[in-house]
Amino acid sequence: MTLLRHHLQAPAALRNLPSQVAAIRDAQRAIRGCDPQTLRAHTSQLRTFVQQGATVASPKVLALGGAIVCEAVDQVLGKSLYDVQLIAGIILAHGAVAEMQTGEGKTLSGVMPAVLHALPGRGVHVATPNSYLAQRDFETLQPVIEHLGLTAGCLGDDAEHGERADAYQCDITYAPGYAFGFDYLRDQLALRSAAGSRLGDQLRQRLRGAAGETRLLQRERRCAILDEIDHVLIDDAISPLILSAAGDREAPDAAIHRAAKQIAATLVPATHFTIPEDRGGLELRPAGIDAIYRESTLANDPRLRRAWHEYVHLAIRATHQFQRDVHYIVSAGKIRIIDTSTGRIFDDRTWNDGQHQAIEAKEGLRITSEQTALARITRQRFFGMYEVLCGMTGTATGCADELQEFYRLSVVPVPLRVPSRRQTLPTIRCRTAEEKRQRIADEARQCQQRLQPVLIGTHSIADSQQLAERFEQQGLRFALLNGKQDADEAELIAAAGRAGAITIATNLAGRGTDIHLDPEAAAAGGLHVIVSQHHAIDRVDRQLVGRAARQGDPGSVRFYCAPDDPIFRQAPWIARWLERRLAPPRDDTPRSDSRLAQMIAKQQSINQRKQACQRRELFQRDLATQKLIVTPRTRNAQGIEK
Ligand SMILES: Nc1ncnc2c1ncn2[C@@H]1O[C@H](COP(=O)(O)OP(=O)(O)OP(=O)(O)O)[C@@H](O)[C@H]1O
Repeated sequence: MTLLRHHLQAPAALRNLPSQVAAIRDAQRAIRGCDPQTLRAHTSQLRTFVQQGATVASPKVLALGGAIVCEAVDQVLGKSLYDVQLIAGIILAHGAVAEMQTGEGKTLSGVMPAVLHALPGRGVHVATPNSYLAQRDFETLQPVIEHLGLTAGCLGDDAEHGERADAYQCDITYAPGYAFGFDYLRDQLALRSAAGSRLGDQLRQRLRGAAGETRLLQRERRCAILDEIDHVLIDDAISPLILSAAGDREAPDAAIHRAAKQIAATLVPATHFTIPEDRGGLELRPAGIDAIYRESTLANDPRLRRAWHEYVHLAIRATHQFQRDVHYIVSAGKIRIIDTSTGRIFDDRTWNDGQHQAIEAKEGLRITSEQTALARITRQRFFGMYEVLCGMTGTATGCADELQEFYRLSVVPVPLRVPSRRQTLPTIRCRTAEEKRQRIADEARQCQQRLQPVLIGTHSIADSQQLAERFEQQGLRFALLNGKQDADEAELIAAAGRAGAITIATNLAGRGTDIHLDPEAAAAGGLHVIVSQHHAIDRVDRQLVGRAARQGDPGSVRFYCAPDDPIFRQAPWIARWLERRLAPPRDDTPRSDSRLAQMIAKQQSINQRKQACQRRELFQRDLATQKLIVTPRTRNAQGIEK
């Protein structure tokens, strides 16, 4: 496996973090209150020094670089960076991963390493899990970066080629992680078509040049700073990035998808096909194949793009393995994919190999033609190309080995600034999802009555809607945040910390969401987080829990569980164990959750390992082929196309 990245992390350098913080504080004292011109002169001086060969994490650069950033943050935002934020910044400057607990201030911690890594003048890419966070961080930090005489840009989802290229010319560019990967693929395609054209070298030269409309988007991959690094490099890395040609016409094989849907509806699970608990792996049985060919005259239809029974296979998967409002939503006559780990909607992405069309047929929508994959790369290979890779997360535990194995990244924990005041209340076990909804409504009402804000995290949009219906029936005042609502996400989040607020949310309100408490809400106990069901991966649960009791605030959390929770589908023994304990005569005395918690943690770690294996396989296949441009179309197991 060949990764181009240099490995800056030097364990020795990371051992004396407090003295490096002290050096920054000393240097800041010497420049405190200086005017912006002086700050900019220091930036230029450091830039020259680094361009002459000093490393970004050398003591002198780190001390003065850290000091000018602290001073700029102070002058522009009126905030003084905490020691723990400087520690995180130093870890990133050394090219490692800082594990900083949720709410400890990662956004501001990221500005110092971004400025330091920008000094060589070769660009820094700051990757966030989604465009909302990229825009938010860019807006917060751009004034600080400009105060230091550097430039910052942000790649909006709808930005045109020229705007994107301009953003890449900045010293620091903010974007969701996938955007950097897709732009890299776009550049590779542009280079490939230039190479194939008569103009050859001349055109390629132009693409590489700074001027002209057809210029390349990216300069080079010098440094990537990944906020929520486990999300960008682990959770998202389960599928490759696939750049596709748009295909919005009606599919030539639309009628075949519709016929396949009708046949699929006549087939019986277990007799005609097998369905495993996890997605994928659905298989037709011999009786199923017989029935498919017996019932139809389509086997030799000239419009077929694949064997006739494969269409029926896609239709069965569409019915049994893709749930509306869990895996996708239907809006404006289109299927839009939901990212199940963040609850966000992936715009402009489609499932590949006919699956998207089978789902369109299932929903009775217009069936679009399949998109043609043009180029693809795994995130593992893409981010492995950066010379310097570093990042932050509150949830590195559970994936530190994978970060080391794939990216050779060390994880360094950052201590808490102030001890956490988060109270974990005993888990409430319910017999059914229905009972759970009622008990959650009761608890939310009690919180509202005592003016404590409450955030209820749900697994899917469908769950959030069912809960919302129950709350409505009971006359509770609440807000719903699930990616389907019209109200602005930022506004809903701003309101979620007000006294007596109830917010029902999918994982949208997980990573990066900063809920501010008003004084009355803080006095009532701070934000109370209800985790309505455990997620398959425990890092997602920990991110939701991390919305409460941030920065020393008060706050509490409670988990709910029931035997019919999705996580127990792969672990029916835990559901049975729970059922036995819930059987009458029922005893509702709150008790230690340790046995249940252990079983759930074990299942979550099994899930994590399974996904790690899938990622490893994907990466190895990608490294083996080393192919970027797809000609002709290639297939992949679960890729989502963009
Ligand atoms: N030095 C500081 N001085 C004052 N307030 C700060 C400082 N650093 C961070 N904050 C505030 O702390 C809150 C949490 O910061 P932030 O959202 O960056 O945390 P986080 O670690 O990224 O959280 P998460 O892990 O949930 O993404 C924000 O409201 C931010 O403005």
